[in-house]
Amino acid sequence: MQWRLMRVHTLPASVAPVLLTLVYAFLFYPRFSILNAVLCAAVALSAQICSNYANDLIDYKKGCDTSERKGFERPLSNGSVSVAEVKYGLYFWLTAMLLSGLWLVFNTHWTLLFVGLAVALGVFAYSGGPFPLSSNGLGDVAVLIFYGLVPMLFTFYAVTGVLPDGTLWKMAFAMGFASVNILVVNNYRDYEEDMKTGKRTVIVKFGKDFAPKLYMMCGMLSVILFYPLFNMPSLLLVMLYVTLFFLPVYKNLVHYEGRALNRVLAMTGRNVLILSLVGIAMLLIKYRHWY
Ligand SMILES: CC(C)=CCC/C(C)=C/CC/C(C)=C/CC/C(C)=C/CC/C(C)=C/CC/C(C)=C/CC/C(C)=C/CC/C(C)=C/COP(=O)(O)OP(=O)(O)O
Repeated sequence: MQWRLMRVHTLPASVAPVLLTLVYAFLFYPRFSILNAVLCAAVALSAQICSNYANDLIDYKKGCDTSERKGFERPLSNGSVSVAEVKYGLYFWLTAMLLSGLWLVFNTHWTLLFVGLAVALGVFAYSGGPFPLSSNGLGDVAVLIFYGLVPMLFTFYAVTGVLPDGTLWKMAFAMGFASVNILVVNNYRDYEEDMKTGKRTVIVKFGKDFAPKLYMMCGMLSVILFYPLFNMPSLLLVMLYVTLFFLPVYKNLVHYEGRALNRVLAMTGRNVLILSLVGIAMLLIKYRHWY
């Protein structure tokens, strides 16, 4: 049951950006801390699991996961786990996040404590608190920041000890935009339910037709922003990714409705991981050209 609470199919969103950053730092920078690399991966995974648990708990308390829900089953709302079980899991993963995060701060620089505070706040502020980001059209910005910029820029600093360069900034935006699309599908699927419950997502604000346009825009940005790595063989890889993975999922988004969109959501999550693997392949190609 804990597996379903962890929402394993969404975890590539935090693993993929960290993995890509580690390969970049390892190949192109002289200093690489293996311990800090492991700690960054642990913070990313535990923080995402915490935010998934917190989302289950807060949405259950607010009553926004109604019987009309089209998304994946929520174990708490359908009665297959108790509040105590979810709280137990949340405390476990919060402890894991805080311990690995504090160890990382101890190994690097005390100012990263502020990043840790922002991550801890983000875990709860997405669904709860006085100004839930998800209900105020800021969920997409939160995803861009916490699944693109934060894990990539700070993982890089933690493992190399130097500030991120321009290529890493671009890749961080690219991975962030790829993950935003997971939320775009989520909010496209939930459009009617969100309208009823007053959840003002970007798709509710701009209309249902905006979702496929936003999906296409984020998808294109997520590949174009890898441009510092482009050369002939890597461009071929990018074209393969777009034609074999991105466009078929986009077509499904346009044609499917309701619960069928859960498959599109899972495939968008899978694409985040595939894009990071394409990024890694492009890094290896560039590395071979350099040395
Ligand atoms: C004392 C103290 C605070 C210490 C902190 C220690 C600490 C953690 C230090 C960290 C230090 C550093 C520098 C770490 C390195 C950087 C790393 C690796 C950071 C990890 C970043 C990361 C991957 C965060 C993920 C979790 C967070 C904060 C997410 C932001 C919120 C967000 C966008 C959540 C979306 C998730 C959900 C549930 C979406 C779907 O919900 P909903 O819309 O309701 O849909 P549905 O209907 O399906 O339920």
